[in-house]
Amino acid sequence: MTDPNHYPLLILGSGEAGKYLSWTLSPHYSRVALIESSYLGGSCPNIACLPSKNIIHSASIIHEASSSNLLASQMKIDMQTIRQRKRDMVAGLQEVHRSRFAESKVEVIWGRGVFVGEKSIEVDTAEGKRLVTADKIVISTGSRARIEDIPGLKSAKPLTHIEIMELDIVPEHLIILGGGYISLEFAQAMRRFGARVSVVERNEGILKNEDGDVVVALKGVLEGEGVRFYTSAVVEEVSGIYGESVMMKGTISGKPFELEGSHILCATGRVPNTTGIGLEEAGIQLDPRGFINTDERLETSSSGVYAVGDCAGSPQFTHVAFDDFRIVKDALLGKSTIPNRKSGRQIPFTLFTVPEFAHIGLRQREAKVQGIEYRLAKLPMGAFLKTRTLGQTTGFAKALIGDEDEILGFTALGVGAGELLPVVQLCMKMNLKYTDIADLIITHPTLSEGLVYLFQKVPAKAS
Ligand SMILES: Cc1cc2nc3c(=O)[nH]c(=O)nc-3n(C[C@H](O)[C@H](O)[C@H](O)COP(=O)(O)OP(=O)(O)OC[C@H]3O[C@@H](n4cnc5c(N)ncnc54)[C@H](O)[C@@H]3O)c2cc1C
Ligand SMILES: NC(=O)c1ccc[n+]([C@@H]2O[C@H](COP(=O)([O-])OP(=O)(O)OC[C@H]3O[C@@H](n4cnc5c(N)ncnc54)[C@H](O)[C@@H]3O)[C@@H](O)[C@H]2O)c1
Repeated sequence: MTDPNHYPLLILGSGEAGKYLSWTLSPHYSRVALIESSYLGGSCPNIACLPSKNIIHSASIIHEASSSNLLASQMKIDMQTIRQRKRDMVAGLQEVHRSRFAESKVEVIWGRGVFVGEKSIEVDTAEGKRLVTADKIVISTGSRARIEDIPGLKSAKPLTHIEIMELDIVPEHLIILGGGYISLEFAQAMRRFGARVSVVERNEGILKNEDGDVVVALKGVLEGEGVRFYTSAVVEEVSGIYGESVMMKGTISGKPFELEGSHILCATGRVPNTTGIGLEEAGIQLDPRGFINTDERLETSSSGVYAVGDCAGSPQFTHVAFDDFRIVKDALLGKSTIPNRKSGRQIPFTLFTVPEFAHIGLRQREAKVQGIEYRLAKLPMGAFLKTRTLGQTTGFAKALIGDEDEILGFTALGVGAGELLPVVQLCMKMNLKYTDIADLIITHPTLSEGLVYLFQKVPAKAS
């Protein structure tokens, strides 16, 4: 008799890699179960990437219309309709996920799962506690917003990315703690809806890993739209409560500062969902920052238990979690010669401000630190002729070229910049030369066509 509480494969958390593993491996295992506490399909479709881009798009429509001089009178912003548009999209995505789970015959167990021993998890379901065991387990529990331990911050009830997307009003003055990805995307959108927006960042500048030319240009665009930046800031105390009045006190470059606003958004990074879920009991080791330790194939210190996505310390992007799925799928299908592994993979990303900022490979600042020689091609976005038709010529693209004419790195700050990455990525992955792109016939006028002009600008090798 089969034990109904034992599964050949069990997935904890339905994030990007977890859900794809369950759907894809279901035909290969006699039974697969997936435990999920709140968001079927994980953060991306419910509370992170896709809903935030939906809101950003609404903000862009408003910005385009109001800055085009095509409107006879001023628009009234209706945040309830903007939120409903986002909710409708999320509801549609949830339906897609429900159908996909039903079709795949994966058993979804609703409730929070906690390891109570090696390969055994207790789930707190609506019907009571249920103990399930498995031969193989994949942990895909993701991460959550970090709320800094600043006196008064927690009691001021700050917003995270979840609550800000549920607002039905435009905040009068939104103070954003942190100047990274989440901050900049929401700063611009909320400013475009009409909020006063102040970004408070502890580092000297925003986006600390990026090249100076990108940071200066992007900050300039956001400042031009009215976003205010307070960098080198140490926040010492917060008082008040959100929605009414909040006060932030601290120092900027050592001098006292005070900022009063109506709402605070915490965008100060993520903490992995790895505490309080019994990982120690299951022999699963964490690194000093709390992420699950894994080997190249994402297997944890407990044999047969894998970890994927944000909780495993993979770069925090949905597309990387998807690649984690590919790695673990191959491992679980017993493919012994696996080209896929977690180190040395391409990690492209796009920041969805307007203009977008997209990057892959080596940065100029990294090349300098590592003493890597390169030739630089750089072109203003206005030379990508399609941007002229859109009236969005802000930004630039640049490429770092190595000795063998290989592309070492590529950056674009401009309209649709994220869509330029794949052509360059493929060229890098296949070890092609930059001339392979420069010699392509690319449709005119598309944004990608600008890549031809960019790579034609690569300086000749020094003789
Ligand atoms: C506002 C925002 C915007 C973003 N935008 C982008 C973007 O544009 N592009 C991009 O690539 N990345 C973006 N990211 C990052 C991206 O969302 C994450 O890297 C990605 O969602 C991580 O996926 P995951 O599978 O690791 O975890 P998640 O998608 O968070 O999935 C984890 C799941 O596990 C469940 N869970 C957790 N603990 C338990 C438990 N004990 N028992 C049962 N279930 C549990 C959770 O409910 C959740 O459903 C954004 C993130 C945020 C916050
Ligand atoms: N477009 C995208 O792909 C996208 C969009 C949003 C989020 N994400 C992912 O989600 C991750 C998390 O985003 P995030 O913006 O929360 O983190 P982040 O790491 O991008 O930025 C956090 C910022 O907060 C600052 N900070 C931390 N503590 C502070 C304090 N006490 N006072 C002032 N500043 C402080 C940090 O210096 C940093 O600049 C990102 O790293 C990214 O991987 C991706």
